[in-house]
Amino acid sequence: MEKKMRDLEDELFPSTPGKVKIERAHAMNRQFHRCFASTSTMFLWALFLIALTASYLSFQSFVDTSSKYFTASWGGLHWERQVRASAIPRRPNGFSVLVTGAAGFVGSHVSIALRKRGDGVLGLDNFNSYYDPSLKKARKTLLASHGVFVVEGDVNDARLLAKLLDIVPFSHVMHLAAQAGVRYAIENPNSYVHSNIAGLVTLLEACKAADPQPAIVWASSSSVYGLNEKVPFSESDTTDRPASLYAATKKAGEEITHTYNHIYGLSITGLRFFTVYGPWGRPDMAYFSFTRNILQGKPITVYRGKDRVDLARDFTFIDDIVKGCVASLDTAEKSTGSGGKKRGPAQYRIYNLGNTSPVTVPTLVAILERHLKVKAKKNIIEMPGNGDVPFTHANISLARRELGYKPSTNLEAGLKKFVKWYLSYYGYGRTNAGKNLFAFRVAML
Ligand SMILES: O=C(O)[C@H]1O[C@H](OP(=O)(O)OP(=O)(O)OC[C@H]2O[C@@H](n3ccc(=O)[nH]c3=O)[C@H](O)[C@@H]2O)[C@H](O)[C@@H](O)[C@@H]1O
Repeated sequence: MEKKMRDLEDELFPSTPGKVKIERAHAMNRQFHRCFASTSTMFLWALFLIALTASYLSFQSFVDTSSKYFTASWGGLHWERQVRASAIPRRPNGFSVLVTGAAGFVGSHVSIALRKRGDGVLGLDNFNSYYDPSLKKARKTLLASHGVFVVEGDVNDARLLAKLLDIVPFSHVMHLAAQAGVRYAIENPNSYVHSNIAGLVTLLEACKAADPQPAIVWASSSSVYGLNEKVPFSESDTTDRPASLYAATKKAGEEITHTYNHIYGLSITGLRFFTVYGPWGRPDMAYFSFTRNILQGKPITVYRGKDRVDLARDFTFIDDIVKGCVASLDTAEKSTGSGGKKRGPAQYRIYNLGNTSPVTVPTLVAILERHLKVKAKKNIIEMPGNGDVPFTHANISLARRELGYKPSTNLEAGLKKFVKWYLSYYGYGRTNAGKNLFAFRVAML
């Protein structure tokens, strides 16, 4: 028995030092034996590594799950104090505004503008990784320096929303949290449904149940005009031909908000933004990614429409958009319901916020080249069928009449401000990057 065991052991661990038997002298046999030995050792090591990896992964998933369920990133007395302090207005009759998507591009600008004039502002943002979250964190730091606290949370979190609306009697909600970007909808369609539809409904449910009900101003999009060919685009035009899922979710948002206005008396203002750009902007947008690539000497892809027609956008500078947002809050009437019951008809509005002077994409590139003093390496290709529309052009008469909206920054001036911010934010001209840029400019001109 003992011998059998030893033989078995020899077979399983034949290459273990001191285990090779002298009596097995036959060369062929030894070779076969060695070969078998290394294979089975490798097999055992592989088994060991698989077991180790499996236990690491299950430990990780345990950590993830438990952190999701056991460590809420919000709550507690200190947190509630921060929420209240941030939301308190500092001017007579000032607003108390919940800004969703506050660490986003438009959200951070609007929050600071409101704060500067003495309104109370509380931010909410989920800091997702659609684009570099460190930019969102930097905006959060900027907001904190202005006294705006940003709660880390998702608009799909009904408990969090109920808690916030319970702690603070918000007069307004500026709803800017969304899954943005037209072409990304091809890659990740569900993120649009999650944020722009489910998240919107969760927010409206919380607002309808609140007492007082806040007035809501929210970001729709110029993309709802889709394949509309009548220019310029007016609010009364039909918007039933969206070209992307993104556009479809924004259009759905307009219908959904109408329902909540109709049933619960929520005051609603939808703003159709036209390709907003500027300092602290979104890295996924063309003007931003073009700037990055041009500075790094990488090529940019410029889409062109059918029959070699240039694409055009009604690019709108962030400061003009902020004025439109603030004017919308200022002119919003109160919601009429309370605690989920409508008490009378409530205001429902939709406005275009554009610049009303479309510029082609090649012109955008030429302006950037001038401001950066670097020539772009352009790949010009036909626009892929990925949700893009050939042009946008806003009719802004309604916003001008009812909000006093009057955009005052053209693309040339707006991009100059953007480039100045970009160079300073990314450290060009300060460090080695600046030297590289200088070398680049010399090389390219
Ligand atoms: O106005 C709007 O409603 C929308 O504006 C932008 O969407 P878009 O106008 O497509 O803005 P960009 O992604 O910056 O594209 C601007 C133009 O550059 C073109 N482009 C984009 C990317 C690229 O690599 N090359 C290129 O030529 C696009 O086709 C488009 O004509 C925003 O990304 C949307 O979130 C927003 O809702």
